[in-house]
Amino acid sequence: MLRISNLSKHFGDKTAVDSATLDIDKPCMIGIIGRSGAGKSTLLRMLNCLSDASTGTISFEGRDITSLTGKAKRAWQSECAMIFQQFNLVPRMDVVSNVLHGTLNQRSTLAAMFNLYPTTDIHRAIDILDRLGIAEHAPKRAEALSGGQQQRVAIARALMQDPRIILADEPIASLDPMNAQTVMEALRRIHEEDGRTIIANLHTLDTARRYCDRVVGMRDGRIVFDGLPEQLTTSVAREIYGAGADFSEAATSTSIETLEQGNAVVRMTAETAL
Ligand SMILES: Nc1ncnc2c1ncn2[C@@H]1O[C@H](COP(=O)(O)OP(=O)(O)OP(=O)(O)O)[C@@H](O)[C@H]1O
Repeated sequence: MLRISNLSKHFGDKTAVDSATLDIDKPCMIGIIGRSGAGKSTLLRMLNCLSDASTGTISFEGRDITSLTGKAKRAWQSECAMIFQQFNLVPRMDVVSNVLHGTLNQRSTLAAMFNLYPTTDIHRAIDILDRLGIAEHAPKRAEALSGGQQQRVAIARALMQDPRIILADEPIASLDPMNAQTVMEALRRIHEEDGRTIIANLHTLDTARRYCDRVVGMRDGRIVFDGLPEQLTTSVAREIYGAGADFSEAATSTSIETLEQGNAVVRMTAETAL
């Protein structure tokens, strides 16, 4: 299905991604983990053609993605939607219009300029918001919603593109534990119910273990682990993170239970979110 072969990205002397090779042969949910600067975002950006590869190839169902330009590149970016840590919504625009922005690639410039949307698209946007449990917020400005709700709006916008793949770059890094859980559950459900592939950069091991079918570990631009969540032992994690004997999983955790064991202050934050 999706094949990444010897993919590298150089920024001057810096190698951000170093000969990455990854085969995805069926729809699945993949978590990419690794310390800051390991190359996770750069890899996702190349998959979405937001950034050109220096060397190597990406192919999807036999189609070469790395060489796409113009209309074909935009079509691929629709098939392979991306969501970001900071949601990237238009804050002062209402929720449903933000979701409808997901169809921009498919509309004429004139229709886009005057915000003209077919009724069927408006109904579909509301249905998607309803599926994500936030339809009642459709008329509100995006900025009036909580972080978790805004990320679900961003997921709804991605779903408007009817993508085969959703790339999520640190989707829960700005969220408190309760909202993080809601967003990860939404992504998991989208994978299971729709058969879409989800590839998510995650900064916490427990999230990768809990929600993903497969975990990829990156270190210094290289893929150093590719396996099942249960194979992600503490010693493997230590290798990926390049951490010493003092490596603590709790320090990379967003799980409410783990945080409750070790950190009363974070428990208070979770309760406030409730
Ligand atoms: N546009 C750029 N110009 C120069 N260097 C860059 C650029 N983008 C990324 N890098 C470098 O490439 C390396 C990988 O960055 P990347 O953002 O992909 O890592 P990451 O694993 O996603 O980290 P984080 O979790 O902090 O986002 C880093 O050393 C970064 O400084």
